[in-house]
Amino acid sequence: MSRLIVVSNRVSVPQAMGAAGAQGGLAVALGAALRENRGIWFGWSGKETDSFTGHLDMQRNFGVTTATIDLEPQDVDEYYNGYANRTLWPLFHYRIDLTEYDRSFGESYVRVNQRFAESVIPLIEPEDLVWVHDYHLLPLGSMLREKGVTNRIGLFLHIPWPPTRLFVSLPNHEQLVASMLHYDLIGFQTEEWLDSFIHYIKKEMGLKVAKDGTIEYQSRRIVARAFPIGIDYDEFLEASRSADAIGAYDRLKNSLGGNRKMLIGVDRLDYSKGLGERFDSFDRFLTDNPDMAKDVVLLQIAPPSRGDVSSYQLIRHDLERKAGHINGAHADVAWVPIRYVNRGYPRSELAGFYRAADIGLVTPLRDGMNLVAKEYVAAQDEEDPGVLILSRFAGAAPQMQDAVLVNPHSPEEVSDAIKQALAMPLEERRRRHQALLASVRDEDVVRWREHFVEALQGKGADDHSTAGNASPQKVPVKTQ
Ligand SMILES: O=P(O)(O)OC[C@H]1O[C@H](O[C@H]2O[C@H](CO)[C@@H](O)[C@H](O)[C@H]2O)[C@H](O)[C@@H](O)[C@@H]1O
Ligand SMILES: O=c1ccn([C@@H]2O[C@H](COP(=O)(O)OP(=O)(O)O)[C@@H](O)[C@H]2O)c(=O)[nH]1
Repeated sequence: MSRLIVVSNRVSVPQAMGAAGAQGGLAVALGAALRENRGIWFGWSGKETDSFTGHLDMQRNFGVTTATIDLEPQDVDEYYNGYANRTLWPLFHYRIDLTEYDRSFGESYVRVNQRFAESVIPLIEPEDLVWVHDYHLLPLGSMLREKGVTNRIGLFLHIPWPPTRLFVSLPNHEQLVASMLHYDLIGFQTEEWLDSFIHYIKKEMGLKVAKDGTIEYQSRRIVARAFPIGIDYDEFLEASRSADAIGAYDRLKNSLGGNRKMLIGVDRLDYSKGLGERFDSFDRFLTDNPDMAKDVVLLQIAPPSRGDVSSYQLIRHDLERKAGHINGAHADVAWVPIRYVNRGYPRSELAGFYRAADIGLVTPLRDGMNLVAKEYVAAQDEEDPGVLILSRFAGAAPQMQDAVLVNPHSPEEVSDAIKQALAMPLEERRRRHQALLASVRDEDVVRWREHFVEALQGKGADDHSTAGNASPQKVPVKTQ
């Protein structure tokens, strides 16, 4: 079996099962893959150092080897906060109004990708598969090729790919995409994002794309396909049966008082998650349904994210104001409609919170996938499940058609959906939940990584092995 070299911006050091930390499903799944394939997970340590040394911190925890590098403050500012999160993130989430095009960000992005390439190369052995993750590292494959790496290299993009008309607003978009065409496999979360990418490849680059997603470019063949990510269902089920989950469930239920129903939202504090629009919709529901208002509570868990980026500071400020305003307008001495919590919880506790909630309110304006929607379904009591209200703009929506699908931009539509969910008969709740659960359980993260790794190995379809990358290539990468 080939070893797997996983490269991502952040590396999650594996923890013991049931440890207090909030380890994501992706970390668990990649950890399992790395244990099976004897691989290495490489990326940024999350730490800063005065000047870049390239020192590799190698660790082995619970059977997984991680290798991390520290970055300079300027790298973090211009690559992570800058090009990744002020340029690509807003643009790829269709927020051209928030997108900043600053030449220094693009230069740092290229420099840090070069640093990643130089640091990871000594770890790569001839038969290894290299799996690169996300928008932070789009040109990494081309830099590895330039330095002579001939291994199979795949990229998985966790966030949307924007429509061509938006994407072309990115200075040097041509070079960025050309640099991506040095991967053997490019994976997207949904057919929609894949279609947008293929549209760009055909219309802007004039390339031919076969029905199976094979792109021919400079005597290489690149496969582009959708691989929707899932949760680690078994691991999540175990977490949801833990003492932490049961304790969290009891605490929350007891705090509600009487027969009050609860809606839950769990999102990083990010403008893509539609939190302001969600609060507006809940406000509309409270205003339009005064007879039901005091029987419901919205618990919104929103751990702060990317706090050095001004658009994130702004959204935090706006949400505090909005929650305060709605609570001020509707609360009485014994009831506050929105419990707005700016901190994160371990997933075992989240599992208990999800189960205690009658409605999962997942209304991003645009989201690569959204694992919270899947976790909410997995955490429910099958005999008496809650209802998932899901944005049609989440990457999870095509797989979760039995949720109550909404347009998150319409307060009336979301308010109606809340009313519908609160009144939904048990039989309909069970029917919808059964269908959702089947897909969450079957299309899990293990299947996701197995499909991706098989495709990267060229199994299950024609062998799309690259031609023409056996020797180092000069690859121009310019992002600003
Ligand atoms: O590392 P951060 O800057 O703190 O951000 C956290 C992660 O956010 C993004 O998650 C995406 O991946 C999820 C799993 O595929 C998907 O469900 C979600 O829709 C995406 O937004 C980001 O893409 C990751 O790289 C970050 O680590
Ligand atoms: O307090 C929190 C909030 C979120 N999460 C986890 O963070 C992930 C969020 O993933 P999602 O795909 O929904 O969105 P992202 O933040 O990656 O854009 C999920 O696994 C959540 O369980 C967590 O562990 N603790």
